[in-house]
Amino acid sequence: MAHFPQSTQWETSAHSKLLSASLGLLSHLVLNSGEWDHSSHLVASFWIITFGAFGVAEYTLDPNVNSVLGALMTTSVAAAVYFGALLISILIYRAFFHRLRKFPGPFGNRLSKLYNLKNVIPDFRYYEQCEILHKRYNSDYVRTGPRELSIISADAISAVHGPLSRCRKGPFYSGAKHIEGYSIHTERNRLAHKERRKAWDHALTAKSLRDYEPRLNRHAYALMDNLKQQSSKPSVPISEWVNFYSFDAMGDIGFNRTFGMMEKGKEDELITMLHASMAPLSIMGHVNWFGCLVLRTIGSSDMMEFMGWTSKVLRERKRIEPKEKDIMGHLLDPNDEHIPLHLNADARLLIVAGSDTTSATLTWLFYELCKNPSVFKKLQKIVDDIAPGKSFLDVEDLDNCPYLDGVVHEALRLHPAVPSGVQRETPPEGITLPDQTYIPGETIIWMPPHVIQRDPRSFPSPLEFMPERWTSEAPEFIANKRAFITFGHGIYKCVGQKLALLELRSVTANLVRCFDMKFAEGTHGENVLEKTTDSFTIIVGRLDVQLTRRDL
Ligand code: HEM
Repeated sequence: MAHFPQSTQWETSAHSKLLSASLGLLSHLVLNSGEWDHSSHLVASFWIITFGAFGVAEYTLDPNVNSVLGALMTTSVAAAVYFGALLISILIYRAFFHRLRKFPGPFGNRLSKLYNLKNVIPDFRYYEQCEILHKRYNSDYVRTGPRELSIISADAISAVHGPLSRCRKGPFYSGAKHIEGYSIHTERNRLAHKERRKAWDHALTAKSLRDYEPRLNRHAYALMDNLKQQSSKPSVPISEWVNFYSFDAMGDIGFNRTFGMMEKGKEDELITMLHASMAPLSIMGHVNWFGCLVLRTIGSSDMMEFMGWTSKVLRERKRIEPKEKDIMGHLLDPNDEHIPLHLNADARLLIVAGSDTTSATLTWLFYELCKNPSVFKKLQKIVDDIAPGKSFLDVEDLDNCPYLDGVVHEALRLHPAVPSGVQRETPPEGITLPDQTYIPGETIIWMPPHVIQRDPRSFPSPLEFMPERWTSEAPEFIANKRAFITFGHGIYKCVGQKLALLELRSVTANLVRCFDMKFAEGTHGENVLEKTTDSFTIIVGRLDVQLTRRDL
């Protein structure tokens, strides 16, 4: 009987294509059994190390391999068979056997999220493509990725997002761990989130908001003052000015520190950097494993610099006892010298969540008012009658003005600042929706507010900017109020909703009272329509208007 030396046993196994293919299939099983989206750097490192070690073993143990090139060739063949088997197994499974195979959608979406990127990349307004997909398949359910669905049934909102829902935040949120630790927004652990949410809720109660009101008034007043100076010009970039306002106000209410953007009349460099760091989210948010690889290899210098700034601001803020209360005062622990990393993430969140959202909504609101002069005139007449004789309306003057609220809600409905929605994942046992559709376990769900809030089943004449539907004048134009999810729904719902509404009311009412407004000569708001992009929160295109001062 022949005796095989050790090296020949190695040779036999190394050259076995069957073994390589079997390992490829086994890897598919392993990859299919857990959440690897944000461990793609570890998986890639594992493969590089394993095939590197394989090559070295080939060179040293295989008697037929006499050169580095020879070892490289054998390793390449083994890798090709391994990855080929892995890929074919993944594609066949996803295309024909996957638990979501019964849901309609483009065939390419079954195979990879990369295919769905073609809906993102042309203009970075994925939410519009979602609307097209739902119309094309004439369905409330569209498969937008191998294990992902887009759902637009308003009846499903509670089951997916409601306080009693068994769905959890999806892997999208774990992206934060590569850079900054988890903010309250990216915290996926329910209990940890609940604990942190208490402090945030406290920071934004009705009583706390009253503490911030004088500052909201000051910033809105400063905005009107600046716009009065601008109004002699034929064209005013109102989108930029409301952006300055919202960042200055948020810095002040957030940390007692203004960015001084309104004073300088230009965007602070830090904010430019922050926006630059958010732009890749429009792609990486869709393909999490790719985002993870990029962040772990190239990193994000803009983000790191911004994090450095927030950390410095937090340290400085902790040393002082400000004269006016701020949100960070509720979040910082006075008995702890140390500032935990997650507060740094919260500070960044505060600026992004609190400013971009409000300024984008204001820009869209003014776009709609220019497009609908009769609504503008009606609103102007109504706010003229509030506190006559006062040149500036304080936040508290606007507590009870249903038509103003209607205007604000219409802007929020038609142009939600998080238009593609937020990601949820079903529990392992799946969920059954009210229409009896069963959504299998570990399915990623997006429910895009942009589409849901333009659905005639919930909002008849959905594309009409109709503030009256929110008042007693035309309530029949709201068939299902639960479909209004601009601020989210359930336990992760926007904690800053009331603050946002105060800001939106205050700026809108004062601007409409101080000025007549129309699109700048030769424009009709086309930049807002064409240049707006979606980086989780919306980055709105520029809106130029003509302002004419009114005698009050
Ligand atoms: C028009 C204005 C705003 C809109 C449309 C908006 C929208 C949203 C949405 C949809 C979420 C849920 C995110 C998710 O589940 O992933 C959210 C969460 C959040 N928002 Fe807002 N937001 C606005 C203004 C603000 C303001 C002014 C603040 C300032 C404090 C703020 C702070 C937050 C925070 C801290 C969260 C995370 C809450 C949590 O996870 O418990 N937002 N917002």
